[in-house]
Amino acid sequence: MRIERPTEGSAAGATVRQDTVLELQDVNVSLGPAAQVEALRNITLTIDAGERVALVGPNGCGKSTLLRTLHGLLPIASGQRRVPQASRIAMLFQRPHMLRMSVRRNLQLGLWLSGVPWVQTRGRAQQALVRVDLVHLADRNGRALSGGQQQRVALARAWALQPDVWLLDEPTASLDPHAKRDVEALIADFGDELPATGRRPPTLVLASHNLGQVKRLASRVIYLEQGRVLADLPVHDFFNQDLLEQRSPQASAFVKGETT
Ligand SMILES: Nc1ncnc2c1ncn2[C@@H]1O[C@H](COP(=O)(O)OP(=O)(O)OP(=O)(O)O)[C@@H](O)[C@H]1O
Repeated sequence: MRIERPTEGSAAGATVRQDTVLELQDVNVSLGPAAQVEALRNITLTIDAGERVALVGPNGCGKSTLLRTLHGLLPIASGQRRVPQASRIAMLFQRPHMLRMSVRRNLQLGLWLSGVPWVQTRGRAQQALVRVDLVHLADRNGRALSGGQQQRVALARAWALQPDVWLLDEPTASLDPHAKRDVEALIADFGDELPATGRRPPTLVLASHNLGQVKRLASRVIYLEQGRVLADLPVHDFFNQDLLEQRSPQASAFVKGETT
């Protein structure tokens, strides 16, 4: 639910959303050694607690850059990024990074690096392994697991920190259909699960090339092209061809191209 309240001292009618978790205001990001690639152009968006936002668009449109910008990992050339409330943000990549050590140690180290005292890490790692059903692989080398298993470990590593915001960069793109289903089911579950420490439902922001997955996981779809947002719609509107055609012919052409 979106709660709006007047901003103190603001112009009449101006509002801030009480449950906003991430906000970009007119953000530009340039990449490359001489900052010659304008990867994001004039992006303004607000993401509220509990939203499930999919980022879609052709290769190179800026999905990964937008996720990394939302996380605060990239310098912003101009504009503003705001995280109005203290939020724990977790990010998952297409290919998870596993250290050459046991799965359990991978999880313990992730927790410790995030500030959890070492003595607590073993118990928390065990809980996370139970949650993703990987207890039987706890002592295996993380690098020796299949891609799907590694992604489940990466999900467990993030889940152990109970994030408020999940940023997911094509988390199933390199997986076989079976592993894809498992990982997608976990993401859906985590999206429904209230963090143990939190009062707000978790927020998902997912970059995906898989429109079926977008329909299954997202409540809102943002379409990007050449670093610009060309459509930002509730998922039902985005997949309504007539409406999308009116709102954004480019997004409509993209969806038609992907589904034919
Ligand atoms: N390190 C970099 N240096 C220079 N340009 C970059 C760098 N990383 C990305 N880019 C460029 O920035 C633009 C946006 O890239 P980005 O990876 O965000 O797109 P994407 O939508 O995630 O692509 P894909 O769907 O292929 O994963 C592209 O033109 C890309 O070539």
